[in-house]
Amino acid sequence: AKTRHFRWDVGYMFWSPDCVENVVMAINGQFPGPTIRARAGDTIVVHLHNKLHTEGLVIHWHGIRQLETPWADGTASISQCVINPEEPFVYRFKVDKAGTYFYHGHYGMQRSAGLYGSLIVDVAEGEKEPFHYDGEFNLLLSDWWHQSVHEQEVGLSSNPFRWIGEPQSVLINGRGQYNCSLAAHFNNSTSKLCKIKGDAQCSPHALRVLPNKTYRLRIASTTSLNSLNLAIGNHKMVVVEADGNYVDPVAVENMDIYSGESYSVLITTDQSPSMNYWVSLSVRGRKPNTPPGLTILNYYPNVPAKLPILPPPVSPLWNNYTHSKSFTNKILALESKTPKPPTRFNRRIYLLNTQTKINGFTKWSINNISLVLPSTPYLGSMKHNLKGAFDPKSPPERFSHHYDVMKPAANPNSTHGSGVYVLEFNTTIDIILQNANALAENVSEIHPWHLHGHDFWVLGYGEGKFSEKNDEKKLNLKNPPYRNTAVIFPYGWTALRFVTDNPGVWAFHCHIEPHLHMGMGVIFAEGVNRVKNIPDAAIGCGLTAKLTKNNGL
Ligand SMILES: O=C1O[C@H]([C@@H](O)CO)C(O)=C1O
Repeated sequence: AKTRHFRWDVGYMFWSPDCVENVVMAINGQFPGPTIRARAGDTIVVHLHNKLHTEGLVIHWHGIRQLETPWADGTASISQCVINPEEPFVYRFKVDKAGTYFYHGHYGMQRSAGLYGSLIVDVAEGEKEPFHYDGEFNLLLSDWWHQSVHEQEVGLSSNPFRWIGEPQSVLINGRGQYNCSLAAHFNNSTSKLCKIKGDAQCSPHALRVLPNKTYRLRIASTTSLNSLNLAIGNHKMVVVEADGNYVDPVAVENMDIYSGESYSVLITTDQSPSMNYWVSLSVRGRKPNTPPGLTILNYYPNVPAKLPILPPPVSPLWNNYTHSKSFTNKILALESKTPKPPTRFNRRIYLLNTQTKINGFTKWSINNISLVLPSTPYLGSMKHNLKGAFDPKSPPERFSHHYDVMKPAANPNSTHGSGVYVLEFNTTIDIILQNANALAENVSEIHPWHLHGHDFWVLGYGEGKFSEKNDEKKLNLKNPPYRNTAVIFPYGWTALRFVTDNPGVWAFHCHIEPHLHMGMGVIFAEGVNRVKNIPDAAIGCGLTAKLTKNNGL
């Protein structure tokens, strides 16, 4: 195993992700940030330098469990103090498991500002993947707004509430086309055909392939808001990996991907090599106001600029949830390569997801509490038993049996909270995520929930309110997918199980950036007394500053 060092300067720069100039967060002048590539068992060391001048910074390594390094999880106010302007900080952690991951900002809405990149972990030297491929491509998916993230944040925390709306573009590897379409000649829309120079910042990167080969596409979604559907003209995709775990191979015409998820799919280039084909990315789950993102599957020896003669693949209707559920239910563990869930749980926590109001401000709440993060990060304050750093009261374990999840709340008012679910070390925890109606009638939205520090087994999805009597027996304990992100469908529930074997304080939250910003998350803590040697740089703020060698100075 190797130790791999990276030196990163993070700062703002002008960039045109979708052919319109904006300000983006860049790493070493790159957007998206540089791809980290390593082998399972390696240690990654990122020497970070904050050049934002007026803003703090942290980076979260999404999908990496941070075994024995909970302070390197990169969550502001949870695992560490924010890194101040001009301040250096070193992230050092092990990538223990092969898979497709990514990294992103986890302070305010910095992910939406473009602070993200890919993290690819190959199998350890001498080991083999349980499938074959001749080459691979990496597709990091995101959505993009022309309004600055600062304006978005102000709108979300204003009364009256100003919603961010749908994105202007979806991006593939940081590239999209706002004012034109690569496929304008196929639709009867008013968009004009793109005339983009090959070296333009918004020029799509074609996937250049040889005929009759198998390629692995590594696909990760770091969208702020949108659920996506990816399809490749004339080519089926065989899903083989989800969130860094192998899945039972399944062939699909198109695939859904929610924010926070990653997949690997295999494609075989067995179509006519005289043509190129579309790779098309469209919005699902919310009424789209964003044209599909496009790039080209470019068969050698055609030039990449040769546009496909067929129209882009038609994606399922945005609100065809039957299609979404059918895809999601097809993703099952590759049993020979996946740990089995314990057959019983020690504690089951029900989490009701509601859109709420606090003094007229619009929020999201879990069991009627909207998360606000404390100024002293939990990891340090819990490790050192400091009083007054956060709400000492444990948040509720369940919600009222009488709550009608099909209707807007009778009383939509909730409260702010910073309490922690303290989980006993080495026990099995079940989480029942319960969706409900939002503030407006007949609206219930998709929320992809992401857990830090763990993978969980997704035991099942269901409709309406979870019932112990009827739904318990339907849970899949045989081959549930092992993941770090799982969606709740409108008016439905999702059942998760995990084992508290990783000492630390871990966020569990909706991966939709504005929703987290509006309070849609909870905090879990386990075995914090076992955490050793938290670096001073991670606790040099708030109530823990005085515990550091130089008193936080
Ligand atoms: O949090 C949200 O707020 C809006 C809407 O509910 C109110 O404008 C929306 O679509 C969200 O996902």
